[in-house]
Amino acid sequence: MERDARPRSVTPGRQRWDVRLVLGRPRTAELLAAALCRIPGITEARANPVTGGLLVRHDARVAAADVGRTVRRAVTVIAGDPAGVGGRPASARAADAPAPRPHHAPVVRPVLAVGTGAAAAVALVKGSALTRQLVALGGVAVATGTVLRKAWHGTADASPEPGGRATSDSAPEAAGRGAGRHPLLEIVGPHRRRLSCAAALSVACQVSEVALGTFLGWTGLVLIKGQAAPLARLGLTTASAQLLGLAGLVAGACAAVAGLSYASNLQWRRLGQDVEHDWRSRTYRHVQHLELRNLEGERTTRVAGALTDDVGQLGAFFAGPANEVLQLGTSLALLVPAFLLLAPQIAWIAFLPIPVVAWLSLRHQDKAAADYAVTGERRARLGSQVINSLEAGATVKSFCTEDHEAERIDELSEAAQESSRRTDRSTVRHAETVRACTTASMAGTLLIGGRSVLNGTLRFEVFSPLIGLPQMLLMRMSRLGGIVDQYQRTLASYDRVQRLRALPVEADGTGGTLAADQVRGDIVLDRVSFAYPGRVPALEDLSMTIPAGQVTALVGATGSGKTTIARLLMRFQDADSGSVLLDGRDVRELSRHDVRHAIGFVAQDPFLFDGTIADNIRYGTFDASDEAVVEAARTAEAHPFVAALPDGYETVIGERGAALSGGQRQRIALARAILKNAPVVILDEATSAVDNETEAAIQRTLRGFAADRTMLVIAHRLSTVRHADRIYVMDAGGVVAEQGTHDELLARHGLYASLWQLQAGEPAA
Ligand SMILES: Nc1ncnc2c1ncn2[C@@H]1O[C@H](COP(=O)(O)OP(=O)(O)OP(=O)(O)O)[C@@H](O)[C@H]1O
Repeated sequence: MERDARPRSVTPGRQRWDVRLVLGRPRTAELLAAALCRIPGITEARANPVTGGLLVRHDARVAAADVGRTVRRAVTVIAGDPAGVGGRPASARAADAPAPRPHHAPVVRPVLAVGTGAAAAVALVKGSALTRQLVALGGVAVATGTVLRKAWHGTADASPEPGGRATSDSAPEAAGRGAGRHPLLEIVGPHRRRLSCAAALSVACQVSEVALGTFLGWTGLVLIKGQAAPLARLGLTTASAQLLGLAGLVAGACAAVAGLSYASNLQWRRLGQDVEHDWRSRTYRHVQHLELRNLEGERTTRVAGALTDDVGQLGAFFAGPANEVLQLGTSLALLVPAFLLLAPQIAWIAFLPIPVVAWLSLRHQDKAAADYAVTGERRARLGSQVINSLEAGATVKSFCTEDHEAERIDELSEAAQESSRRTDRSTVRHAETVRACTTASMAGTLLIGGRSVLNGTLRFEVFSPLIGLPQMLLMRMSRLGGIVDQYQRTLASYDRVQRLRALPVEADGTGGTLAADQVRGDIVLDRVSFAYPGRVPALEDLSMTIPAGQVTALVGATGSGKTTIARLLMRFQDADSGSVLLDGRDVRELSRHDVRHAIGFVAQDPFLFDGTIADNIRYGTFDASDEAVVEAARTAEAHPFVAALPDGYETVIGERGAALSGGQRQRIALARAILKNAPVVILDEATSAVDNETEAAIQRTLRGFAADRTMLVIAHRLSTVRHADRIYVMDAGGVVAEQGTHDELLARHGLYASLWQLQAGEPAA
């Protein structure tokens, strides 16, 4: 199996593999990724069916070598038994150690098959005509069963295990659901009433369609034979009376089909929307309470994907394919008994195309899925290149590379076009093959049924209305592959959403509450150590005090842990050892919300929302008056530039405040923190992008604001912090190199003094 999975690169916490098994097989790729994601310690697994690449991220709980072994084992299990016939989905078994081999009954099945085959052969040779036809029908049924069973096993692979890891982690709400229930019922959740209503309407619609087909068959009968017996029994004895009656029946059936189809489609679509909305709001609520590490960096894209694409898929299944499954099931439930009861001699030929069409449809879907994956990948590459090129407009123009960019887009567009053409060819071919099969079956039914009518074994009155009905079934059967595909996608999406909902939410403290207006603002870090997952420690045995009512500054080397200290204070992260105390109380024991209410924080890269300037300053202090907003803006030196804008505070600033300069954005963020009026304020490079003059003005106004609160100022520009009561100079590895006031530090002629000399151009005194 070594040749099927080869490591490409292994770095701490991340491995890339080449897995031939997934090349051109999107389902296998999903299966492998799902299997690996179930393993504790593996935080992400993505397999690409186009490149055959596998990306695995893991945390410190698993060693790199163990991840390697797990990847190989998962590939072996999935390669050995992709259908998961061992009872449990292969994805689940691949996650076990060691994966058990599926247990078959090795002798019973072949013996049964040979026995049944022999009996069928005897019946075909020696039996009556009817026996032969029934045996043929049995063959059709077995073939249909085999194809459907294969489709079912395919779907079982994608099915998340009830009560599996996806639902058993720490999120109590998620863990409580799903014990033993089918995922589709889980997805429908509280909307079962609408599901029942939609299902009832679909069944009624199918019954009406079959009735309509029957009435049309009777019409033919009246025209050919002069009368249809069932109508005669209803008292319509003459041909013209029967035609009139049939006109009424056909019109009624048409109206019923149209009305019921409209109502059922509407109900299914509403169900889809309800499901989507419900899952999105519940999941988003959960996501908002996740630990910050799960919402940062690359993870944001995946979380957003789950909240849009995956949740959309859950709804889309009910808006479309669920209805199709029900229609298919109802057609089968009506037509098979009808043929068996009324015309068993032609049932086998009428239904012969069913396994063929089902098999063709599944095969087409398998092939199309690989093609769609390639097309999707190429289109995504094209899309991202278009955005990149447009965003890089100034760079492109400055290097005069417009033609180079256009050529790149041309190449990618051609590649996308080429794979789309392949997909289109196979889709059209499939549609035509299905059409040929249904036409052939119609011809076969006419010939064999007609012969039975001629030799008197089947009455024309019975045969005529049945002729057209199987076509309806076959057309639905041709969608089987698409339905199975949608079902698999839905289960995979459900699995991903459940995994997201099982991520731990932020644990709250146990030591009681903290009222923001009673906080003095005394902060102590006592022998604090902290490392981001898979990284060397950012802080090591760090102790410092940030006294209440004073301005404390953190300066020093980039990556020395300054922002990390702020994050520990905000409880975005908790210390691995040691403690962070606020007014003598360990912040881990306090409610996160209480701690955050007590701290005004301006991050290094503050986020502004798409909206007006006033909305952004008011964010978090929603009931602040207009006067308070303006006052905060004045303190942050934002008022002069805001007042100069044509729409003033009502100016819309676009996504992430794109319509403002960096320095303007920082001043809006500063005003927002000032308006919060918290007893502790942390400014992390809050004025790094403003000019020296404006910064000096901000410092003057901030002095009054800082008078009765604790300020922690993080800055690279030493002029920002020279008036601080105490300055900590941080060095690589999260340790304090020096501390003191500006003058004390200059007098030491150490790290700070040399930094000052570099920045100010003045030698230390
Ligand atoms: N989210 C994160 N995940 C992993 N490592 C991180 C993360 N954030 C910071 N680090 C690492 O932790 C160390 C300390 O980072 P931190 O942001 O606290 O430094 P800093 O002193 O604020 O740097 P700068 O002055 O450049 O802002 C760095 O080595 C950084 O790479």
